[in-house]
Parts: sequence; C-alpha cells; structure tokens
Amino acid sequence: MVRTAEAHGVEVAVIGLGPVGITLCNLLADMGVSTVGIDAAADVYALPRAIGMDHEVMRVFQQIGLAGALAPHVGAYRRSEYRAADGGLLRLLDSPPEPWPLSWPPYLTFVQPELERCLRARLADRPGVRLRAGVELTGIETPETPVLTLRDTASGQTETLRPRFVVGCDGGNSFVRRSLGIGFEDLDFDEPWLVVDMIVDGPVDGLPETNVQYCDPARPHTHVIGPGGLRRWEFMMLPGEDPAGMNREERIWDLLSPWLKPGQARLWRSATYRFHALVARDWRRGRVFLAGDACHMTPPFLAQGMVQGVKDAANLAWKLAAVLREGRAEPLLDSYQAERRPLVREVIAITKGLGRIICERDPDAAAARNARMLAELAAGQGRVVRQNLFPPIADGLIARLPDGTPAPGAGLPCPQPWVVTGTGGRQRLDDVAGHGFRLLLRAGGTLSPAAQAAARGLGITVQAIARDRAEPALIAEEHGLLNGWLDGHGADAVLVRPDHVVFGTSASDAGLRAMLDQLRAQLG
Ligand SMILES: O=C(O)/C=C/c1cccc(O)c1
Repeated sequence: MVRTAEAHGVEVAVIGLGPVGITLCNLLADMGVSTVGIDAAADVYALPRAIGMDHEVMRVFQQIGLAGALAPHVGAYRRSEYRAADGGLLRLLDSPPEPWPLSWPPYLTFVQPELERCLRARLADRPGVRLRAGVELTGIETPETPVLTLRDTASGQTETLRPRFVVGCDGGNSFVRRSLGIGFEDLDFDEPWLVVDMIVDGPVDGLPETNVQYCDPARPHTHVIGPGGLRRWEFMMLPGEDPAGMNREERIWDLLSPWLKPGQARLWRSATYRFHALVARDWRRGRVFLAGDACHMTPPFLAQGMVQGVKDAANLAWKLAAVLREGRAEPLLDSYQAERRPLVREVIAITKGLGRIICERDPDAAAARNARMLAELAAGQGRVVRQNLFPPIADGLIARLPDGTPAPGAGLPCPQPWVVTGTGGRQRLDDVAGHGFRLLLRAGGTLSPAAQAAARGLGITVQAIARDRAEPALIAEEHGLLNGWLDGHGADAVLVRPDHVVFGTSASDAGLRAMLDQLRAQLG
C-alpha cells in the first residue's frame, strides 16, 4: 500500500542514525532546525565498531550537553607505542601533559552502543526532532528539491517526504551516495583484518598498559585499551587465510594466547573486515549532502573514522542552521566540501603512512624500517604529539591575510581553557561563552564602537578572558592557555565559529573590523 504523507515543516532529513547521524540530529535540534532522523534498523547496533575519539569530538558532545552522561562509557587517555617484533620501541604517539588545549584528554576511547544510546535518549520527546527507527530509505529523487521514498520495515507501508535538505550519514555502503551516482577517489590502501573485542573482568598479569601497534612482519597487529574492561585486538589476515577460519573462537584464543587464556576474558565481538582509504568525489549534490563513512573511509590506525564523521556533522550543522534560521544564502553550504574534503583526504594520507609502517610484511623491509625508526627515536624525532599530526582547515570559511594565506591560527580548533567566573566556579570556557560565533578578547581589550556594531550585526557574542585571576575580568583562565595561544599567534582577539574552529585572529581594532567584514562577506 502506498500512502503519501507530505511532511510539512521538515527542514533536514538525516539518513542513518549511527554516531554521525545522531550527533547531527542533536546539533540541528539545538539550533532550532526541524529535523527527522531515519534509520532502517529498529535499534542501536549493539556491538562496538569505532572505539577512539579525540578532544574535538568530546567538545561537540559537551556542546550537546552529554559530557556527564557519557562519562561512564568513556576511557582514559593512553599513549600509542609502535613496537618491533622483538618488543623494542620504535615510536611513541603521545599527548602533551595537562593542561590540555581543549580541556579534554586529546585522545579518548568509548563504548559505541552506549554512546549512541545517550545521543538518542537526549532527543526522546524533544519538539522539533523526530527519530524514525525501522524506516528504510528506498528512493531519493531530484536532489535540487529532494523527494524521499520511505518504507516502514515492519508494515511495508511507504510514504514520501520532501525535506528542504538531506544528509546521508548512512555508512560506507551509503544508499544516498549510490543513488546520486557519486564515486570514490581510491587512495589505494586496503587490507583484510580481524577485529576482536574482549571484556577483561578481573586483573590479568602481563596485559599491555598502553595502546600498542605491533609492527611484526609475521603478523602485524594492534592492541587498544577501551573503557572499563574493554580491550581490542586487531590482527592482519595473511594471504590464503579465509575470513571464516580466522573468525572462529578457537582461532581467536590462539591469536590472543600471548596475553589471555580462556576464562580470563569474555569475547564480546569479533569480525573480519577489509579497511579502505576512500574519499567521495562530491560531498554535495543539490540539497543532498554526505557525511561520515558515506563520504570517507579511513584505515583504523589513528582511530579517525568516527572522529572525522562527527567533525563533518559539526561543520555542516551550523551552516544548515545559518541558511534555514538566519536566511544566509545557500552557497555558504559549498564551504562544507571545500573545508572538509581536502582535510579528510590528508588525514587519510597520514593514516595510510602510519598504516604502511605497521603493515610491512617483508622481513628485510621491516628490518630497514626498524633501523630508520630507531635512528629517528635516538634523534628525538620519534615522540610525536598525536593531535599535532592533523592539519587545520585551509580552504573555505576562514579569514585570510591580504596575500591570501590563512590568518594566524585560522582553521585550528580554538583552545578551550578551564576558566573561573565570579559566580560559577570552575568551568570549561564553552559552557560560559556559548557555542555560536564568539569573539574572545584579552581582558582589558576594548572594541571601538564600529567593531562593536559589526560584531552585534553578525550576532557575535563578545567575551573578555583574563590570563589569570590577578587581571580584573568576569572570566579568568586557570592556566593562561588561551592568552598564551593569542601570544603565540601575535593576536589580541580570536573569532571562533560555531563548530569551534578559529575563523581568524586580529591584533588591532582595524584588523578586527577587517576580519568581521570578511566574515560578513563569506557568510553571504
Ligand atoms: O590512537 C592511536 O594511536 C590508535 C588508535 C587505534 C584505534 C583502533 C584501531 C587501531 O588500529 C588504532
């Protein structure tokens, strides 16, 4: 039976309610955008797939108001060691000591089903957003004015939906992407691996205390420590090994035998899969967008899969809201692909570089690799600050200097220090300064009437932040992080976008007015 239910008032349809889609639904709902989230599955996928996230993603969950609810499902920071087959250390991916730049540990782990449940629970009974699980997208037409055909998987009933915009967050096999005929650029790195999630309930001697990339040419493998008792091992599958044979419990215990015996842990999930290095050629067709795995797939070695997807959601959400709520022109939405695609492509290339190190199976090449990495370690180059591996946004909606280069700091995540307020005690800055466009100034800095009027006209919140409590201001930093960052960029003010990315910095009132003019022009 065909039922045509013209849904009036749905502004954005999000297809796929995995972590990226449900994050996008939360952000859009908070921005007052009427949203429907659609997923063919009746419930959250009960087993973990992603396990790692970073401080920028945690900041988005903080923005959504979920930091507290997620705390039991989030794991502590661990460094990543790259080790040779003989156990020797080859490289260390670490984090700087506290205070951390975004106030969250730069790398965290999480339990995916619980994370998704928290994100869904927050939207239950919320006006303006509707989650429709058990509803499958079966057709998508005319991307300039999208018309969706939906089918209820239980009743078989179909309906049509005409949202203003559609975002396909429907995973690597995205129906949305395939329907639009969008292909991938293949960055040429895929290998078959077995992934095993174990729950270790009690103390077990000899388990690694950190994440480890075992660069063993006989069988490259990985160990990641998740929250609670969750431990993940990943094993490369060798030529001739068949997925079904690898994914037998007896075989898994055999692979785990250097660390665990049966009875010391429970097998939660195991799966064989082939990782890929792919980025969609187009991220937008008309009023239909792609996000997350639907438009990029990253090898696992830096845990960037979900991270980059949530960053897509944060990037797109405020731009859609700017068009739908503030009447900005739709070309603003072109900056989504302009900003995200080159960055994600670079993240995939960086991950691929590390993956090639880990996945080396030729013993001679592995020996040469070890010698090179040991020399780098001895020369002090083998200790890498994890978050510094990733590039800033370099294209799109950022302030530029007269020569066209990005303004100092533009495209980076803005630091989020711990601050102390007169009334509120110790808080993270975003919880005080808000989440829209905000202009953060040094304490004592003043804005000319013209700059104030320009900021007000753009709906920008202005906040002065003292370096410490000795300076008179309503908000004072605990560790001087943001003021130190301004020092480092030769700036007195930083203009931050709603996705926490730095639009630009300025060192004078004239520079600030020029930056605000650029923002007005770029917003359209
Ligand atoms: O952060 C890292 O260095 C590695 C994380 C990770 C997570 C999951 C699977 C992997 O191969 C690596």
